[in-house]
Amino acid sequence: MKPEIRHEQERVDRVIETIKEQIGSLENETGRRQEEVVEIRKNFWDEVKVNTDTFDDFLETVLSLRQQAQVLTVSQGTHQQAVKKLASLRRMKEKPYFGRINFLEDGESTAEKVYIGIATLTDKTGEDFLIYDWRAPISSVYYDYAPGPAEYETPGGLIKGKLVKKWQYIIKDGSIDSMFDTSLTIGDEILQQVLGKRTDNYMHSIVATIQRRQNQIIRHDKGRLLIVQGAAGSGKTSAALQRIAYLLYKYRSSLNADQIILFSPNAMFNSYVSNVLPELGEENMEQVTFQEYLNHRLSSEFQVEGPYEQLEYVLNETTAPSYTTRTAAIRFKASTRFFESVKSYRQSLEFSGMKFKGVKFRGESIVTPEQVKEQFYSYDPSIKFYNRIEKLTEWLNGELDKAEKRERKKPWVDEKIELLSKEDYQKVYKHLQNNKGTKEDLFDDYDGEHEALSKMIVRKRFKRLRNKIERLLYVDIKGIYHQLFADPETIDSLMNGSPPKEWEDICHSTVSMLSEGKLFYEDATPFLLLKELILGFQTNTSIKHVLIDEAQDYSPFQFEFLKRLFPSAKMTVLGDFNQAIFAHAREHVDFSTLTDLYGQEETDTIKLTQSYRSTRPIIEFTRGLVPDGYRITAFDREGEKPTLTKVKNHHELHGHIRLKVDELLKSGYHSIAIICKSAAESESAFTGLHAIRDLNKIKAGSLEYEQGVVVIPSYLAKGIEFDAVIIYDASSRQYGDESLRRLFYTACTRAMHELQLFSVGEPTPFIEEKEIHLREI
Ligand SMILES: Nc1ncnc2c1ncn2[C@@H]1O[C@H](COP(=O)(O)OP(=O)(O)OP(=O)(O)O)[C@@H](O)[C@H]1O
Repeated sequence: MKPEIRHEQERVDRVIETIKEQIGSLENETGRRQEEVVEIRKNFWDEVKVNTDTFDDFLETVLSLRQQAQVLTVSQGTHQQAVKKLASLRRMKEKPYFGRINFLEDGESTAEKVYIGIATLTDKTGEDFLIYDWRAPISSVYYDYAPGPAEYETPGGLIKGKLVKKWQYIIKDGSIDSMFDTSLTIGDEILQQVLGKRTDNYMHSIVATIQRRQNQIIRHDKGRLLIVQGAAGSGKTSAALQRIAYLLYKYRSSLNADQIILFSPNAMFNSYVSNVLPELGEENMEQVTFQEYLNHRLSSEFQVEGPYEQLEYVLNETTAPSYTTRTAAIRFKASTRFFESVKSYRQSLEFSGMKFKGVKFRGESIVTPEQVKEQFYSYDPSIKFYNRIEKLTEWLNGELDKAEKRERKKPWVDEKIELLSKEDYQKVYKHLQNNKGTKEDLFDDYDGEHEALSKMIVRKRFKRLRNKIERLLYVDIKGIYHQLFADPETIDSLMNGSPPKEWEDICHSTVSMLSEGKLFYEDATPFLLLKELILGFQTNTSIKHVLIDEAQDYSPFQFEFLKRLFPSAKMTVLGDFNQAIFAHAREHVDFSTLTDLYGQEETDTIKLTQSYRSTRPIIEFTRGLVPDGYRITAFDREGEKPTLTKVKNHHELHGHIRLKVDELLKSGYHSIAIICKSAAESESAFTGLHAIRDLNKIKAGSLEYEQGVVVIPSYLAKGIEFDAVIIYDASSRQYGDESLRRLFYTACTRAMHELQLFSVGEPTPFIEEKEIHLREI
């Protein structure tokens, strides 16, 4: 062993010793704390005197309860802290750090050696830093600079100096496997090693090898909106997750994981990324899909189509008579122009066009829809829209009061009173007693008793109506949305220019879906936005950061919506328009319209053009598939050129794919994806390839990211990666239409080490033959 390595190994040994000591004492502490918490829980009620005889006793009980709860919270908090620290230390025991810089601060005579790992470690005294957390201010020098002048930001101001040396370490089971002086080595050795590895089930943290641009995303901390536009495999998702870890560290006293939300493409993706934050010693953030949110808000009113159902239609029903209308509708309903039209429509409702439901009781009308409407438009138009709705609700409640009084005198109430059982009677009596706060006899004469009972009975029956009115269900939102399409000419006054030429047919199909109680996916967000523009927005102010991955799939409606839903949050939007696979997003090339969301001042954009996922030959091939692909640079990792195998029929295709899978498994690849265009193609591929052992089929509802050999529709593979990818049928029959270019690109860019394409007959025209190895069977 070289003396230099020996010297470093001795340091690693010492640090591991310290870690072990700290683990030992923390284990004791957590054990003690655990017992303490259990003890407090067990004796919780012994410490609380429950007495509610008098008001003072009651107050005392509440106070002692609160005090006891506080003791428990503090104890639990300390315990959780210790458990978290312990978990980090255990993780660091085998691999305490991954980097070191020697930083000479201006004005100092010796350089400080700063070792960097996943968490801070100090010696016993707490004064000597043995390891710095990768998120500490000084650690940014490691990611941002090569040896030479360097600086970093601290809460106290900018620190300038010189990065004298920078080292990378690979430590395994406590031994230094290799170490590199980055001023001497060319290229990034460790990144080479990391990227060359085979995948396992989950995505991993990249803290040891974060690149400068990615570091800018991770530590970005100004403005309301950060837009990240990055090529496939450039580390957008990775940067997003390390950014969350960074925010949780920087704002640890004021920010919790449950105040951060990540919008992701599907549930399987959630499982794929679920390990990154725990690996870094942090809790996972909240994760949702936009569809889950839509379902949560709309499923009680409609049967809402999902995004993948919509996509399946677009991919498979190309010969359906309604195809052109539907695809035009999908594009238009997600456009900024339609968004503006919906906003104008809402404004026009200030003066006319609102629709309401009438209120009926026992089949008789209390107010008719026309009366409600007349009342609404009788308010001064200068009163704000929401306030008019509030006034209307008050008015309706007043009408209900009057109706209640009338009902009390009706024969059905007498009948109810006569049929009251003894128990019901007692219940009513008790209730009245509680309300009056008296113990004296309430029913001392017949009239009094009858009046009280009828009041109670009618009120109870009106409760449901009042509840509906409070929830503004009397505003006929479905009717208002329907009205926008009922007459195809309505839109003309609401927008600049004219609607798509298919507009009349779009109107017909929208109306017929609505009448069946169904909502196309493309209608779901416009409907919800209109609803909120009329009734007021539901907001969630506790969320402080919203991150949107695969953001190219979101429409301007969805962004506007998320902005309003999370008014206190900063937003990070990450996407790649070359992977815009939904029909509505195919025309966009960048996020420029997003700047309007919070304004130029509050918006920053970072672009990532270096791709890390795939080998150089794969990237050279995939970047040729998209128009601006020349901007994408490959990371220097060698591998085989992608292969295109042309076969004559499906029988041959299945035979060749089976052989290829065997070969790939023998080469040691763990995850192999046979990517199909759609779920429909996946079904038939799965049947045709049943001879492959343990073959898994991934469907839209799949929750787990499966290892092994999988058959998967292209759109579900988005965001995920595999050791080897087989494109099931890259023929011109499957990928002949220009609109499928981005889908094809997305599928091919999932490959890390090997990409194999098969084609039944002529291959897709997207392929440029010079970048691929061609085999004709
Ligand atoms: N700095 C890095 N160090 C190590 N690995 C990295 C780095 N950046 C990216 N990677 C790896 O590259 C792969 C692609 O990263 P990621 O999935 O974050 O990219 P992406 O931009 O979200 O891709 P896509 O848009 O195609 O889904 C992952 O395996 C990730 O671990």
